[in-house]
Amino acid sequence: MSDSTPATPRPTTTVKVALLGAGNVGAEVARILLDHSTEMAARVGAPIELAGIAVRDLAARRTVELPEELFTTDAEALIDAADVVIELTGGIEPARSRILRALHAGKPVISGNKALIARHGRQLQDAADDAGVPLSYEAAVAGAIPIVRPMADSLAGDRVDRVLGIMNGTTNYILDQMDTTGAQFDDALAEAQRLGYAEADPTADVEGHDAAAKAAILASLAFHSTFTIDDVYCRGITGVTAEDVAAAAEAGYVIKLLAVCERCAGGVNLRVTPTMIPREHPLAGVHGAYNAVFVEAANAGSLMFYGAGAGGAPTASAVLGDFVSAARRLVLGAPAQGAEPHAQLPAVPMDDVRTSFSITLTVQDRLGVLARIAQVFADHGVSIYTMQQKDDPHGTAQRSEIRLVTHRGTNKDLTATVEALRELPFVEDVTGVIRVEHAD
Ligand SMILES: NC(=O)c1ccc[n+]([C@@H]2O[C@H](COP(=O)([O-])OP(=O)(O)OC[C@H]3O[C@@H](n4cnc5c(N)ncnc54)[C@H](O)[C@@H]3O)[C@@H](O)[C@H]2O)c1
Ligand SMILES: N[C@@H](CCO)C(=O)O
Ligand code: NA
Repeated sequence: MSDSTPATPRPTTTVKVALLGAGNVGAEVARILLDHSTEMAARVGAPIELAGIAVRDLAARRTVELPEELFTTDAEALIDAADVVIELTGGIEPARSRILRALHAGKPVISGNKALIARHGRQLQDAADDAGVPLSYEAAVAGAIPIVRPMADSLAGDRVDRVLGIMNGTTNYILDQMDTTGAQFDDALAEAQRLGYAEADPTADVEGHDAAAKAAILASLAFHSTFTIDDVYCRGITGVTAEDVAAAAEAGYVIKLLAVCERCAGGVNLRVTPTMIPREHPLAGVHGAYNAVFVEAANAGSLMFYGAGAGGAPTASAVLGDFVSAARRLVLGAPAQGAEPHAQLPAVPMDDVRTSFSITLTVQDRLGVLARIAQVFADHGVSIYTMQQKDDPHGTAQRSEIRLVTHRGTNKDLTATVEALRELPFVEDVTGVIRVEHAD
């Protein structure tokens, strides 16, 4: 951080900050607050003081060296002594109770806890509104990328129709390594953990729950409604094989864990699934642990937000942006009020939503096979978009591999088609059933 000499802060009382958590993100927040307190104070308009850091284990090894006297295990006492609370511990409890304690006492709260906001965001926002203080969570969605505030403020005068996002750094890192270096899943995951991208329990990353939480948070803001993680249809990447990645590459696609939130008949569908996207789509060029959010709005058109979606320092940047904004408001005595979720659109279940599938079949190569397969698709009202046939690379001359991409069909019809294909006597295997985003 570099600044010209800051103006003298206003002679206001010191803003005391309670930091909960000193892990990957919390430690970086503490470091920046301590190293750049003068610039921060100038931006806030008052002196600031890191009053303490609440942790679970005082003896735990830290990634950043921090003054020992700041550490405490008494989070509640620290909250009570502070003016602003930054929660970076994660999980539902005790994070929720502590945030409520701060809000009920009229203290602004900044949190990066997507798991909590995606489940109890409404309750916490109501508590913040009752107290007239901000609850800010830019870090909770796509790390450093400014997307929560742009969605809540900059796009508040537009109508958002669709949000497509690569919103989990760990899984994007894994899939990108599999795509570009042929890495194995486990090795790529271990590296993502070492780099501090993964959640404490990486199941949340690889099973898609982390991206689903972010989708629920963003969709609530985008569609002025209240969605929770339970409204998101969610499939992770543990079933994606090296063969799937290679087959997608051969067909001109890349597999991403894509979050899609889109208006459809009757409401909004929210889903997180491994998805094939054409190599030329802007989201296909999002590599490593980077995140990107592609927004389609009625008047703004297409917008893309890109940057570091995970990691200590990048996420700390988002936390501190929220902190400066909340602390400034506190110093100015300006009350805060979240926007009402006035539209309250319902979540549309996956069965009724129209998407496309890629399907790979290993079949016995005999007369009439293709006609029977095509009939199964027709029987279920699913139209075929592209089809490729080649000799089974691992098999004999009597076996073929058929790869099909469908036009859009309801999820109910697509899944029923796959089940019916599995039942055909000459179909030996059905693999690589992956959703596809393409323009049809
Ligand atoms: N790591 C990232 O890239 C990233 C990005 C965006 C958001 N987040 C979110 O930020 C939060 C923190 O993530 P992290 O990666 O720093 O986690 P972490 O596991 O590295 O650190 C968690 C910290 O919280 C403390 N803690 C946990 N439970 C506690 C309790 N009950 N009382 C007091 N302290 C407790 C731990 O001692 C540790 O210092 C999470 O909500 C996470 O989802 C992380
Ligand atoms: N575990 C998350 C951290 C950012 O939320 C990720 O991999 O994207
Ligand atoms: Na963000």
